[in-house]
Amino acid sequence: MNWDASDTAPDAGPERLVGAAADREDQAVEAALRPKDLNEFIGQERVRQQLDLVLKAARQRGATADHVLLSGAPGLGKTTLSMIIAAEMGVPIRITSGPAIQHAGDLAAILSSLQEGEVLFLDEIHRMSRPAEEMLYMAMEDFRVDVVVGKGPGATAIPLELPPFTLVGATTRAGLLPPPLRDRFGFTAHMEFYGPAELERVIHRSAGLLDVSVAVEGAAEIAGRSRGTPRIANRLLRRVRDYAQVRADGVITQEIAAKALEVYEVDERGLDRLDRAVLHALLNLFGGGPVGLSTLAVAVGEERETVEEVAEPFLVREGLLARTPRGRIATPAAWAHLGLTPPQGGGAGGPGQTGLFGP
Ligand SMILES: Nc1ncnc2c1ncn2[C@@H]1O[C@H](COP(=O)(O)OP(=O)(O)OP(=O)(O)O)[C@@H](O)[C@H]1O
Repeated sequence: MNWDASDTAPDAGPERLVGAAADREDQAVEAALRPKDLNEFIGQERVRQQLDLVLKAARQRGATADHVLLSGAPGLGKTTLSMIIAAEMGVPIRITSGPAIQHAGDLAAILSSLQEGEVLFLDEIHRMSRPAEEMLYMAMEDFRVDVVVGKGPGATAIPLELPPFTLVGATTRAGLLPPPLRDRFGFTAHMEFYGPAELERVIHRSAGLLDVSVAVEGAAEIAGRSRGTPRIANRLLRRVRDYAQVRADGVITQEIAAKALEVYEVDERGLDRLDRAVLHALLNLFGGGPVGLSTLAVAVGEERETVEEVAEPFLVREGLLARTPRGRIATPAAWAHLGLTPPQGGGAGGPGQTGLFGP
C-alpha cells in the first residue's frame, strides 16, 4: 500500500513510486539500510541531540529509558529510531502495531512477556482499541496491568506486575492521541521532512551499502525528487540504479538520474502522474479554480478520497495547491511548475468563479 501521511487513505495503485508507506520491496531491503546508532542517523539534529541526552542519562542512572513518542509522516525514520533506542540502551526490542492489538488481552500478553528494560515499539499507536489504550496507561505509569478474568458481575481484576520497559510509540497523527496517553510519554519528538542536503547524504550512504556508484550531482537529482522522505529517496535510488545498469555503465550521473526518473514519471519536484493530473485539470480545465473536490476528482478519473488524501497533501505542502472554503485553487507556483501562464484578471481564486463548482 502506498500513500502519503495517512494510514486510512485509499491506495493509488500498486506502482506509486513516490508513496511514503513501505511496499514489499522496501520491507525486504530496508533492514540492510537502517542506520544502527544515533551517529549514523542522518538529519533530525534536534531530535538526535535530545534523544542522546535522554538515553545517556538513563544509562548513567542504570535505569530504563523514559517512554518515547515519535510523531511524523511515514518513511521519516520512526522505526529506525526505535531500533536505535534499543541498541543504544543495549536491550532487545519487540515490534508491534496499534491495529494488531484489538483486545486488552493481546496487550497484556505482550507486556507480561517483556524482559526487563526491553523496548516495546508500538507503531500506529493512535489505532489501538480503547480498552487496550486504557490498559496501556497503567502499564506505562505503574508497570502493572489488571487482567480481567471472567465475565459479567462475576468478573474479577487480577493485578499483574510488569518488568520496567520503555514504550516507543509512533504515530503519523499525534493530534489523534488522547491527552492522557500523550502525557505519559517522558519524551516526545516530532520528525520533520528532510532537506535536500540530508537526503543526498541518505542516498550516498545507501549507495555505499548497495555497492552502487553515484556521482554528487546524481545524488542531488534523486534527492530533489524524494519529497523530503528517506524511504522514497532509497526507493528512487534503486530504480535509478536499474536504469544505470541496463541503459548505461552503472554509474548514476545527474543525466542518468533525470532520464531514469522521467521514465518513472517522477518530475524534478517529486510529483508523479497523479499529482500532475490534478494540477493539469485544475489549471487547464478550471482556470486555476476555485473548483470543488468532487468535480476535480471526476476530471482526473479518480475517487474523491484519492485526490484528497493521496495527491493533495504533497501539493499543499509544496505550495502548489490551496484548500479554501470555496474550493481548490492553484497557486502561482503551480502555473510556473507546469510552464503555463495564469489567465489575465482573475485566474486562481478570481472573483468571477465563485460558486461555479461549489466546494
Ligand atoms: N535519518 C535517516 N538516515 C538514514 N536512513 C534513514 C533515516 N531515516 C529513515 N531512513 C531510511 O528510510 C527507510 C524508512 O525508515 P523507517 O522504516 O524507519 O520509517 P518510518 O517512519 O518508521 O515509516 P513508517 O511510518 O511507514 O513505519 C529505512 O530504510 C531507513 O533506513
